[in-house]
Amino acid sequence: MLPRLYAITDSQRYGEDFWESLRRVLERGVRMVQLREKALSAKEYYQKALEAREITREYSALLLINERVDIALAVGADGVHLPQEGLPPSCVRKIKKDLIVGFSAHDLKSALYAQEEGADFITLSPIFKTSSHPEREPLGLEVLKDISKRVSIPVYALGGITWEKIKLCYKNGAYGIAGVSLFLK
Ligand SMILES: Cc1ncc(COP(=O)(O)OP(=O)(O)O)c(N)n1
Ligand SMILES: Cc1nc(C(=O)O)sc1CCOP(=O)(O)O
Ligand SMILES: [Mg+2]
Repeated sequence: MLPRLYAITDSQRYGEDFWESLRRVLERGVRMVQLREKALSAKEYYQKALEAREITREYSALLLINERVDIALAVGADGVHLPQEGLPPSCVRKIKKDLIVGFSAHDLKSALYAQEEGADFITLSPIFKTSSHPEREPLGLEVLKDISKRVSIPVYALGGITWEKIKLCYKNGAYGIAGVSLFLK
């Protein structure tokens, strides 16, 4: 069964003490982490993934790597998290069947696509306004409720989620909660 809390890393938000920030997140009980580093070179991303694998293993936490299936395999990650325009989940299945495959969905069409392609779960975002993607209009709780009813795989609410809003997300069909800043506060 997948953990209900899903922390996504972000070097900008984690600051200089990236590893201390990640440890704090894990100390708070998060047991599923997505390493998501869009700005790094493949070499830097691989190095960071190796370290993230060591630390998450200390806490028996699941580690998913954003987009880079090759790096996920090379470091022994538990899974990969695919951007909406990334590789199809079915392609990852061909590479390694037992990887956990998450998918970033932003509407009903991409949520159904992810499910049909064999993703294990989706993040649906942005539910609320978020400074990490200020250009994106929030979907809102009604869309979360509708899409959660129309897909059978777990839906993690993501985007602008605060501790005060978590209960609302669960009430509107979320299986779990994903975020960056939520777990840093
Ligand atoms: C710089 C950049 N590239 C791609 C994306 C894709 O966004 P999304 O589909 O939400 O996938 P995630 O990378 O967020 O998992 C992006 N947000 N930024
Ligand atoms: C990684 C990511 N993707 C988003 C999207 O809408 O595609 S929002 C997001 C991070 C959201 O950060 P916070 O929990 O701090 O709002
Ligand atoms: Mg995203």
